[in-house]
Amino acid sequence: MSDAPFLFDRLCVIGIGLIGSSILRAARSYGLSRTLVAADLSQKVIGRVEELGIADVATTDFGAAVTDADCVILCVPSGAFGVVTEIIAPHLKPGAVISDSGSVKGAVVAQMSPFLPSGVHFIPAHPVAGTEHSGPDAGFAELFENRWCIFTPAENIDAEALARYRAFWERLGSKVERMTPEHHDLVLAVTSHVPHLIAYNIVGTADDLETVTQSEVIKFSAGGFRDFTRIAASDPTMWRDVFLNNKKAVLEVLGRFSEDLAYLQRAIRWGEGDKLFDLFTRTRAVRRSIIDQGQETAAPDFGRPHGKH
Ligand SMILES: NC(=O)C1=CN([C@@H]2O[C@H](COP(=O)(O)OP(=O)(O)OC[C@H]3O[C@@H](n4cnc5c(N)ncnc54)[C@H](O)[C@@H]3O)[C@@H](O)[C@H]2O)C=CC1
Ligand SMILES: O=C(O)C(=O)Cc1ccc(O)cc1
Repeated sequence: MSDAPFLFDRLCVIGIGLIGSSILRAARSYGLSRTLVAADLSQKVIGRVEELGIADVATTDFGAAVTDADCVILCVPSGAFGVVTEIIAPHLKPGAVISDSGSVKGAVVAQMSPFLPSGVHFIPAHPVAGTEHSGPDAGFAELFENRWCIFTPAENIDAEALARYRAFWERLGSKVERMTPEHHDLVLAVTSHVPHLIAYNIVGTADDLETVTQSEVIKFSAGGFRDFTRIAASDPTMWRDVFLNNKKAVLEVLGRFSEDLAYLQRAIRWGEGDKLFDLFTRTRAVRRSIIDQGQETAAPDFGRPHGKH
């Protein structure tokens, strides 16, 4: 535990799955708050939180949970932020920081903003860190170490509240970057959302192929396909909500993806090996530059013309 003072005397996390339970574990390990409050819709989850001992208070009563909290972080599926915010809004402490962990920003900001009282500081955030596992047992304190956390607050956000919340994420081990919700949603559509859709699709296609039996899919699932099955094992509720709530950017990226796939399809059909070779050479360089930067994700340059084919 660190000797630094508490950043938020009372921290409340709502939705105690992979992300919520990791925040609680890290806040306790690094001594970021005096009192940790956990709230969830599910009594079963709250029972498990009590068994794990990762919060000082665990409850299904959201109003009581946020009362007197200096910081409230919602970690629920992307479709549930509006309903939760509507319930907690009358109980929020003036001056509190309110945030979220949603993988989508534009739609989550739109769901929450109408309910939030003017006296709180709303700092939407997305920790770009996770796994294919979910639930309170899946979390761990080190999840956010050396990962990005993207903040998307309004331009007129209170500077002191922003600095304090940035310090909170930095003490969790993250690097913080600020951008608009719209830019976040386009970047993440490319680097996370569409890749997950591709994984769900290829695993579904393999599962459907009548000439390949289930046992062969398992037996020969080496390398690339195995990596896809890990991603395609991610939580169905969470990912359904991501696609429904980042529709515009995902459809835009999918349009480009489909055109590029058709180009590769044509190159294979006509035996145009140079086209395949050129692309595979370029993508290998992308991987190398990610490794050279010591990162596992890289934001693409959207300002650059396509110029590939
Ligand atoms: N799983 C991942 O790798 C990452 C997830 N995120 C985002 O963080 C959020 C949480 O994701 P996970 O922790 O993975 O989910 P999870 O499925 O592990 O946990 C979600 C929790 O929210 C609770 N919940 C659902 N509806 C609720 C409601 N209306 N009110 C209160 N609690 C409710 C569930 O009972 C569950 O305990 C999502 O918005 C997700 O997009 C962000 C970064 C990474
Ligand atoms: O497990 C993986 O490969 C991930 O990509 C984790 C992840 C999932 C969702 C996010 O919003 C951020 C990170």
